[in-house]
Amino acid sequence: MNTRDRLIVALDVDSPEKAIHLTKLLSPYVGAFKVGMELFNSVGPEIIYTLKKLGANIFVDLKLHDIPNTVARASRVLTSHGADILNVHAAGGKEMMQSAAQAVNKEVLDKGLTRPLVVAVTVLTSISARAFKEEIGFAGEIEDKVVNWAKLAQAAGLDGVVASPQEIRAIRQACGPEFVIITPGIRPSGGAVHDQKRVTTPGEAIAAGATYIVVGRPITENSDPVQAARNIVSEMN
Ligand SMILES: O=C(O)c1cc(=O)[nH]c(=O)n1[C@@H]1O[C@H](COP(=O)(O)O)[C@@H](O)[C@H]1O
Repeated sequence: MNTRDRLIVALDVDSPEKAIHLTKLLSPYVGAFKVGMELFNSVGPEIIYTLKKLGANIFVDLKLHDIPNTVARASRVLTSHGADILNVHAAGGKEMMQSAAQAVNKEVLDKGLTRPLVVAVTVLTSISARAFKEEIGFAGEIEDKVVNWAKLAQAAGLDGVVASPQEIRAIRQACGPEFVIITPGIRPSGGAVHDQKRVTTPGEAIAAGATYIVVGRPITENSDPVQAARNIVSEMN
């Protein structure tokens, strides 16, 4: 895979115009675009069709987390809309993840679609070690929880996980070279961290074994998004 194909830009904007503008501008320099809660809920599923018509690969990031039947049905719908990647929460459990994977596989077979990657969100990159223990009340270390959830996702038939760059090495070791690791919480050297807590630079994430990195504000809020994206790709090398 080319280095630039490993860069996914988070389109955290509220209108089709802004999303289309960024997609046209950045398509030559990045591998895919992420449609998350803000854009999806502002525009609706048609934004997936609009951006795919521009030739973009789309990660539909709705972080599904519900009972197995509900998540399976939603996963089927997102597959039919043409998602290239979709995600569910590992905290929903093995049966929920299995149901999602089976529903996606069935939809792909029934409609002759390209199979999306189905990945599990582990511990959000915005959660600090303190919040993990004291607020949410988990025992143990974040890394152990992430690795356990990654193994559970793999056993459930998922393609990979979304995890912070700080856990990539441990996941790679536990789940092998083919397992997809998508990594937000990426900040160029010296960049503002915002609400992210477990971060590294693009170069560190790739060196640790990330398959894809996800970058939003450092690109989309930059006065020159193209230059920001190109700088990140060169930091990935
Ligand atoms: O699933 C995700 O994409 C995700 C998981 C996670 O743990 N942390 C995380 O930041 N994300 C998403 O990745 C993007 C990061 O955006 P920036 O912090 O602006 O680079 C946002 O769209 C988040 O919704």
